[in-house]
Amino acid sequence: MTRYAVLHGPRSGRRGAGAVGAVVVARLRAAGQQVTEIEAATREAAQTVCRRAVEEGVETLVAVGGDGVVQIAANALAGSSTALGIVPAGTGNDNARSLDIPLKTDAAVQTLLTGVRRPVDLIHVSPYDLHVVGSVPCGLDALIASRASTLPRWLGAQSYTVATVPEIIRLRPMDYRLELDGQVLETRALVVAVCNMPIYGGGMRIAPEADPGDGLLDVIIIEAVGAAAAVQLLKGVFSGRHAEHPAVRIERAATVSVAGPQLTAYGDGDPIGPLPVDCTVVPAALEVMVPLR
Ligand SMILES: Nc1ncnc2c1ncn2[C@@H]1O[C@H](COP(=O)(O)OP(=O)(O)OP(=O)(O)O)[C@@H](O)[C@H]1O
Repeated sequence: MTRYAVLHGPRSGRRGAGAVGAVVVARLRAAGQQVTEIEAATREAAQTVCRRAVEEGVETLVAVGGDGVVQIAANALAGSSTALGIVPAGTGNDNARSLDIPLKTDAAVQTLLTGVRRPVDLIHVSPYDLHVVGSVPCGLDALIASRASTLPRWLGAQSYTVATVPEIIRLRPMDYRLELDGQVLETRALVVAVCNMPIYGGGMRIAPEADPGDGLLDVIIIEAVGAAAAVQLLKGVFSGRHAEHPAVRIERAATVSVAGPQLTAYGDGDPIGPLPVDCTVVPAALEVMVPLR
């Protein structure tokens, strides 16, 4: 028997993840597991109840929701022996996609019961003292994440693609000063994304070669291009073929500083805070339950 704590996101997906959370709790109990349901009305309260569950020694903390709920759970258990379980019930669910965790509830619960623990890195973001699981968009992609959050929920994962269109029309390259393991890189770019996971934006394979367990961050830089090339890049980003375009540069580093534009960096689909940010990989910061392959 395994001890689980199950957290659901009250604002995840179209209707909140409460109903999916109840199914997860019922299935785990039916399988003979010991389950505590944890609930919270705010992000901060969710963080506190998750920390308490970890201190009390739950073996798996299950995040039922989208990438925001996954981030809350990951921050609470990083560095502990508690594993992270993910049952996707959000909009993008990009961390689950990146880790090959099934999007269907039954299969995701099965992964909790019969999967294996996979060591996964996190991105520590200063000065905000936050751990991000997936990626930190710092350019056009951050503007798209911001716009997507204002669109109707029924759009689901499509909201990121829909939000891209007006941002491509208003295309504004920005001047960046990056530092990759101390090496300065100055560039005029549309997109700067610091990635632990390959996928963001509701299924966009932005960093096709990113390995969440390699102890390094992939930095995707899309240099200034016109609207026609931007549309081509958008078409290729779902398969990862955009990476072959000459305007796309991919670097790898353990520490990445991003400065320049006056915009808010995002992380796991939520705003973090204004640039500049310092991103540092935390190797094998947690273990995630993934399907046995
Ligand atoms: N207990 C909670 N109380 C209040 N807000 C929460 C709580 N848990 C999560 N949130 C916030 O609710 C928002 C939506 O949650 P979440 O990110 O899980 O769903 P989503 O946005 O639909 O999915 P995705 O991030 O995968 O696109 C996020 O900003 C998240 O930080």
